[in-house]
Order: sequence, then C-alpha cells, then structure tokens
Amino acid sequence: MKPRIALIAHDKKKDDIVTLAAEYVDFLRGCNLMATGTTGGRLANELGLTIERKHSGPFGGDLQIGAELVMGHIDAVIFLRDPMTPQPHEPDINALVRACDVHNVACATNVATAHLVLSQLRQAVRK
Ligand SMILES: O=C(CO)COP(=O)(O)O
Repeated sequence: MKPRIALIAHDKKKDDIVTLAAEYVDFLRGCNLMATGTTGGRLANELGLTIERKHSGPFGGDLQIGAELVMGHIDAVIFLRDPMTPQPHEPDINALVRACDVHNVACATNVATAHLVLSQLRQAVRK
C-alpha cells in the first residue's frame, strides 16, 4: 500500500520543505500526499507533486489534517514548525502534534527527523 504522508511547513520553513521533498521526489510521487494549503501549493508548483490540499494552516488546515489522522488516513506527518515565530493558530498546531502522539503516528518536526522518517519509509516500500 502507498504510504500516506502529510506535509506541512510554516512560512520560514517552506524553502526547507521544498528542498527536502525534492530529495525524495521519486519516492513521494508514489505516495498519497496531503498538505496544508500554501505548503501544498509550493510543492505542487515547484516539484510537480500531486497533493490533496487542505485549507491553509491558520484557516484550519492543521485541524483538517488532524481529523484525517484521527480517522486512520495518515501514516506519517512531516511538520516543519518555526520555533522562533509565534503563530496565531498555535492551538491548532498543538492539536495536530498531540493527535500524532495519541494515535502513535510518526511526526517529524525538523529536517533531521524528517530525513529519518522519509528514508525509512522509502526503504520499507522498496522491500
Ligand atoms: O500554518 C501552517 C501550519 O501550522 C501551514 O499552513 P500553510 O501551508 O497554508 O502555510
């Protein structure tokens, strides 16, 4: 079965998520991808990935992805948060990360962990 991966990045981390996704683009093309609105737009436009785009994060996109996760529709979350900038929708961000912990879904919140998660998933698909 195709891995189902959610991709999210705060504004100052969007270049990082595009760079990260570019490194795994062949693998990601074979996944079912979901993203918050602006992140998904960049990944689609710049890498040609097919992604189900939810609302932008501050408008409920994190919550929409959280709801999908709670329903068992997501295998891993790559969520490059910006720890240096306050976000207006901090409760939504915390809700999504908490839902990952409640449901034991892998959640990478920085690039180093994202590499570990993506390379492991890619390896599992190759087997
Ligand atoms: O704010 C976000 C996550 O909390 C990301 O939303 P966008 O991808 O729409 O910028």
